[in-house]
Amino acid sequence: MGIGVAGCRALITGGTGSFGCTMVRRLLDGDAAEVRVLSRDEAKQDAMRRQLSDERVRYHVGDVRDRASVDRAVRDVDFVFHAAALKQVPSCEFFPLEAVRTNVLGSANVIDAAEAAGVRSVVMLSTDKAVAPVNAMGMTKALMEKVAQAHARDNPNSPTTVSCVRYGNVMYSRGSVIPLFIEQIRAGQSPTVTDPTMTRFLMSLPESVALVEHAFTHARPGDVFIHKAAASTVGDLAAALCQLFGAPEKIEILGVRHGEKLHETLAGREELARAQDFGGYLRVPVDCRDLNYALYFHDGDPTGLAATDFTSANARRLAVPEIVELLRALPQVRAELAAHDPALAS
Ligand SMILES: O=c1ccn([C@@H]2O[C@H](COP(=O)(O)OP(=O)(O)O[C@H]3O[C@H](CO)[C@H](O)[C@H](O)[C@H]3O)[C@@H](O)[C@H]2O)c(=O)[nH]1
Repeated sequence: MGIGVAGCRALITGGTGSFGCTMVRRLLDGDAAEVRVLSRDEAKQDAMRRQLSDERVRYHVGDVRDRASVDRAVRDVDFVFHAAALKQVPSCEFFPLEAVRTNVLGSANVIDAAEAAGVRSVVMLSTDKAVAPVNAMGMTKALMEKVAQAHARDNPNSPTTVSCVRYGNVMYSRGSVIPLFIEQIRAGQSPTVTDPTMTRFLMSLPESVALVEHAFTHARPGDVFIHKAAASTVGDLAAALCQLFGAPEKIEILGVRHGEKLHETLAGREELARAQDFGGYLRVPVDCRDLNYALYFHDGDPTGLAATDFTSANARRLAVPEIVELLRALPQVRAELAAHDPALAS
């Protein structure tokens, strides 16, 4: 890592997930003294313990909903990466209160526990689905961002910097569409596409970790960092996977699922008007005005609005050959290709 984690203690909530595992490895490579994983599933922790076999990693069974378990895990920690969340769109639609408990109240627990323990920096993982949300997962992540921003506004002298990162779909993450399409193609079935014109921002797991590291290095309290990702249609994604696995380019149309948007938005126009451009990333600072709007009336708001939102419909569109190359670069896809047909993997 480009930042000083050597000798530090870090906590990763939801540390056994795709992001968590990658982040744990990065911290260990950066010579962190201790990396704590807080998660609910002891079986996943046990698998990770055996796989990593590194005594600097400490496993805490607990739940962000339970403040006491967060307090125990955060004691004497320097940095927190908050990845624990309910993030499946359809299941959050059916159990919205569960999403509130984990994504909103659990996140507030993480911030409060970090503040009480004197943690230096907390980076919270958000999603494009939090912008103008239409589903419970996105709504609760939007509220998580608001809780982080309120902490910054209400605690200007806090030693704890709380920031958020917002990104789109991480390719080949657990339970996502890419492993599903591969499983279908390898079984000789056609990929089940909801709507071939639907678009999603795509990024790799290392890119998501790089964004978190950027936030960790550059964050001011309440900042939201956004990855300026490229996007693809789901139809092109299915076509790229069919090409890669040498399968006929035939799809089955499912129709849109509960709570899905046709296109995602990574930054709204109001945010874009205030955002700072860091090349690959945008920083949206917190609006630090308080409720005394009359105080600001005479000065006016100099920023105005941007002309349009940054969406997966107007972002750079990946062409099928580019998607093929991005997929081929993923270690999990290469492993699937090798298992399917070694000739295709070379
Ligand atoms: O059988 C399927 C399943 C999905 N899709 C489409 O593929 C795209 C991606 O779907 P994912 O389920 O991979 O991801 P979502 O955009 O629904 O994203 C959410 O669900 C993911 C897991 O399903 C992750 O949790 C992710 O963080 C969360 O934002 C969507 O346009 C979806 O409509 C299909 O075409 N066919």
